[in-house]
Amino acid sequence: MMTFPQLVLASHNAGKLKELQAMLGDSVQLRSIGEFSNVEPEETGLSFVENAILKARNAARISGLPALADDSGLAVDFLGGAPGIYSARYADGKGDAANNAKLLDALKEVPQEQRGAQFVCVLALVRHADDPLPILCEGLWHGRILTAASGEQGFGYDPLFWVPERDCSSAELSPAEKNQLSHRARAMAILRQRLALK
Ligand SMILES: O=c1nc[nH]c2c1ncn2[C@H]1C[C@H](O)[C@@H](COP(=O)(O)OP(=O)(O)OP(=O)(O)O)O1
Ligand SMILES: [Mg+2]
Repeated sequence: MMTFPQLVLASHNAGKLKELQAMLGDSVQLRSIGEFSNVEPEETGLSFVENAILKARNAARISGLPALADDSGLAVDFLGGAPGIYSARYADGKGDAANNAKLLDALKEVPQEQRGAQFVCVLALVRHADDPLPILCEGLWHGRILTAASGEQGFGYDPLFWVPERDCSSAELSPAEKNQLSHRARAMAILRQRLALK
């Protein structure tokens, strides 16, 4: 069994830190990479996997700690899987509100049945910066893109993501509920098994 009393989370996204720490519980203390550096690495990969590994290695190098990275995004069927790995940069770095507005606009007049989408999450854990065998876990969450934002919880595209299991947006779920259903929760469930965390 592998134990990591401390892991650095290779993310500058406070929403991810909160969710991942809640899922991990007390057994692992997640420290934000923000404690060590404010410089965000350029996400030059062409896949969630490549970007997750790149972020994990960078954080391990900077912190000297084992590192966990989360690369995630929203793949919209009608847009051929866009914004995908470019989800955070969809509206050219103008932030969540601009990303959501751009997505609503791109799907204007698109009927319900063509508004399918998946949240994708890849978690990568490296024991050290040059780890030749990163642990990789992925999770998907299927839903639909709403025609207007709804809800205040969560972050990112949550107000636009309709959750079939609950018939509401993911921003209307309680944090505990989102953490049981989400793409991130599914990836984390696999990681916990791989680490033999109970
Ligand atoms: O549960 C989620 N609920 C709503 N939106 C979400 C979720 N999970 C990912 N997303 C969106 C946010 C961002 O637009 C992109 C992730 O981009 P991504 O590069 O992985 O993260 P980020 O730049 O926010 O932080 P960092 O790279 O420092 O981890 O997908
Ligand atoms: Mg990012």
